[in-house]
Amino acid sequence: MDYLRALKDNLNFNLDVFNIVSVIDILIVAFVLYRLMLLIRDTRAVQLIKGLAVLLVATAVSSLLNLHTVHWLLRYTLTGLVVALPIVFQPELRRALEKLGGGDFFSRPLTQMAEGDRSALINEVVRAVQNMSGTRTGALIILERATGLQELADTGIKVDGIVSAELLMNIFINKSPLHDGAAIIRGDRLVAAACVLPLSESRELSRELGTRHRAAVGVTEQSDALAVVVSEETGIVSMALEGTLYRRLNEAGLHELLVKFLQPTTTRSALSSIWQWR
Ligand SMILES: Nc1ncnc2c1ncn2[C@@H]1O[C@H](COP(=O)(O)OP(=O)(O)OP(=O)(O)O)[C@@H](O)[C@H]1O
Repeated sequence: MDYLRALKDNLNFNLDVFNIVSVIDILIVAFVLYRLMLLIRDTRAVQLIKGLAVLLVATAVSSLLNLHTVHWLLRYTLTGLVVALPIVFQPELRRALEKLGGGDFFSRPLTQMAEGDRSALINEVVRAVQNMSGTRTGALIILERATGLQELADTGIKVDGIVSAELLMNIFINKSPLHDGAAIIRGDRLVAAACVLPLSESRELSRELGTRHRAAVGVTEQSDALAVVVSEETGIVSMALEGTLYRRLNEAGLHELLVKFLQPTTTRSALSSIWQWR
């Protein structure tokens, strides 16, 4: 009974001090947690967090069941892991702090850009792709959505320029030192070029498709990004999304797909993008 009374007093106290500052406080924490989740999504930190969650649950269960030795072992394992974390994840932590300092932390993804800016960007991408298709210039352009692709951008050469059809064509032109690999677009900026992407191992992809197309599908299997490919061999334009390759797109088709999939994220899809960790 004493316990229940103490709990009730505590609740009353907490409700008394709940005011507009508490709401702001909670919103700030929610925003920071959301951005942190986006930062670590699709990085190896996700696996570790899942592992930690399992250990935490196991520790709580062992305590409830009075399994003293198991509980002792799990507690010390957790303590050891917490000490090891900053060492193992030193590169990720450094990158996260750099992002925070560089203002990238607050940058707007493509799907949240103003309608006019997004439409201008889509037009530039479509114009470049059409041109490269005509000249059979191989290209691989990745458009970042909610999933952060910084780890992939770090495999290439930093560009950080405003996207234009001319910039894209210049990058993929055959003799350019940046033409090999993928260009990554975040918001209205071309973040990096010559990036190395994970290759898809899907057996459903036609055998005639080589590594450029497999890389396009690969990145969309592991993130929510869009990948646009121009085949060097045939000039055929394709777009990959969620592991599916849409082939033989004409100008209108590509434009339509980009407009459709770069729509501002609804609350529901934004939420699912937080929780659908793969
Ligand atoms: N892992 C990767 N990440 C990014 N780009 C890659 C990757 N692997 C290959 N590429 C790009 O693909 C090019 C090779 O394309 P390849 O001919 O094997 O593919 P393809 O799908 O048949 O394309 P194409 O129809 O243009 O020939 C490389 O020169 C490089 O630019």
